[in-house]
Amino acid sequence: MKQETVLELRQLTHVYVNDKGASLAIEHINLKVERGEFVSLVGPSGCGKTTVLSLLAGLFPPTKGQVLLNGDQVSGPSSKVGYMLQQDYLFPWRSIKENAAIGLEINDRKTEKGLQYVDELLEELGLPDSARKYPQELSGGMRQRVALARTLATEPEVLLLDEPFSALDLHIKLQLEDLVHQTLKRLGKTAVLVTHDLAEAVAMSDRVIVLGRNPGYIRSELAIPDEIRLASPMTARKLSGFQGLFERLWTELDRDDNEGGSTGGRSQ
Ligand SMILES: Nc1ncnc2c1ncn2[C@@H]1O[C@H](COP(=O)(O)OP(=O)(O)OP(=O)(O)O)[C@@H](O)[C@H]1O
Repeated sequence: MKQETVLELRQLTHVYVNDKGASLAIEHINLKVERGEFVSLVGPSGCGKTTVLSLLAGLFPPTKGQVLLNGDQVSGPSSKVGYMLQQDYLFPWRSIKENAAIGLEINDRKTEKGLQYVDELLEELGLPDSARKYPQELSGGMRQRVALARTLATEPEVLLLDEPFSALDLHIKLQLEDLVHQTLKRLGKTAVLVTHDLAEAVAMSDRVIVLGRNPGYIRSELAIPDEIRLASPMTARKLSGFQGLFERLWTELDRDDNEGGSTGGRSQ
């Protein structure tokens, strides 16, 4: 298949400045993400994962370097990029369908066709009977599915996923990983996931990027073999090569731990 770069980070460097002074968060990060690719960012706490994601989302400009989306410099938030977070941020006074359609409203695209797509997404994500319910009537896993429907409703090309499963019970988390993976692959979306969970990174990704810190940089990357990356996350976890990949990532991060940090938890 022909590769086509969707996202590109060029020499990305960011310095946070506040009343306590300036701190260099990330430095000289270069990365290309191809169309349809699922890439995870892992690394110890404070290595700059969220900073990279925020720059990809255009939430603020980098101090140096560039973020390119389809070759164009990102200069602010765009409807081509969707963001899904650990918290679902659903509005309690809006029905599930109204919550899922909020991005369409904001982008002035609340058309009949748009609302029909919301219905289709809710159906696909297993929520057809919840459209008229309110967020407080739903479980945490269901609420995250609504958040995914809301993110997908505006048809972004790229999804940025900032630990979207980390607040869920293990059982629900595994189910949701499968559902998100299957949905994004079917729609051909490009995704960048930030996670502390190395098993999740291996199970969901085509490629895992390992960041080091002080300041954040790309230390290494791990291409996930076809056998595992083409399987659903739940199946991937049961394949024989899975444990070896997990151990490789763990060893990489443990090296950093021994240099004085924390990976934020080994989970499998
Ligand atoms: N708004 C801010 N002002 C100043 N420094 C910040 C700010 N946000 C992040 N930092 C610093 O930038 C560095 C990278 O932070 P970032 O949150 O991107 O890391 P992370 O890898 O996402 O961490 P975690 O895994 O703990 O969520 C850290 O040293 C952090 O303290």
